[in-house]
Amino acid sequence: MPGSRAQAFVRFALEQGVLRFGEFKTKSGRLSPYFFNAGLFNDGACVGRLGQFYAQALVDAGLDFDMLFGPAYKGIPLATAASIALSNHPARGDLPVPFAFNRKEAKDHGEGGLLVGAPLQGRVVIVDDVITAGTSVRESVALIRAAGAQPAAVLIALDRMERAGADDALSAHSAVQDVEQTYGIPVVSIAALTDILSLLEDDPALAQYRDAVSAYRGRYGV
Ligand SMILES: O=P(O)(O)OC[C@H]1O[C@H](OP(=O)(O)OP(=O)(O)O)[C@H](O)[C@@H]1O
Ligand SMILES: O=C(O)c1cc(=O)[nH]c(=O)[nH]1
Repeated sequence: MPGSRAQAFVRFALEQGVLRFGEFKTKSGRLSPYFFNAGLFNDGACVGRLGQFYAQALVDAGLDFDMLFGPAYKGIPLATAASIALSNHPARGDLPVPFAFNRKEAKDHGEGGLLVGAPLQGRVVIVDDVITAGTSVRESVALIRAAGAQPAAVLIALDRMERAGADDALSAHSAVQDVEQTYGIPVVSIAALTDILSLLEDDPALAQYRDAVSAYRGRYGV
């Protein structure tokens, strides 16, 4: 993603209250001085704009794919927004952009099961908000493969650039690099932790958070 677009995205996330500074616990149990809560992209206009950022990042990456998959819960509206924006993107012509998502708990009535939306088939792009330790992506890859489809790429809003693993046994690489190596698929991100650090450098009102975010990167990041 070109630097200026990544910067515009980080600023957009800040304005929506999606990007926040303070103290937050991540899914992997770390105490993070910042958090990206994509659930606060919560009205039609900003979800529309978010979808355009995702679509442009995927188009710029020049990847071939057949459909999108959004992991529950927050990946569901993200994949939906990206699908709508890709359908309207001039570079995609009239190509359809089917999407699917999972339930966290299997439904045992009606249509039943874990998967909702288009049948998982062909080359599937996983659409999510962030990668921290990579757990959500690993679960999505397993679901896609179990359905007989192939994971083709991961598309995220923010690469937190963190290494997975226990504090005393951190991976040598970031979780994004581990995903790319393990599955042989690219991870495309709209922005990364380095773009947040640039924002903290550039905006005097945010300078107070710079040291904590830099220290967190020093401890867990690449
Ligand atoms: O790389 P990881 O360590 O897996 O962390 C990132 C994942 O954690 C969050 O999802 P979460 O499972 O908390 O659920 P939600 O989408 O229901 O909020 C986030 O939306 C990512 O999917
Ligand atoms: O690691 C996480 O759980 C996590 C980090 C983050 O910035 N945003 C989010 O939704 N989850």
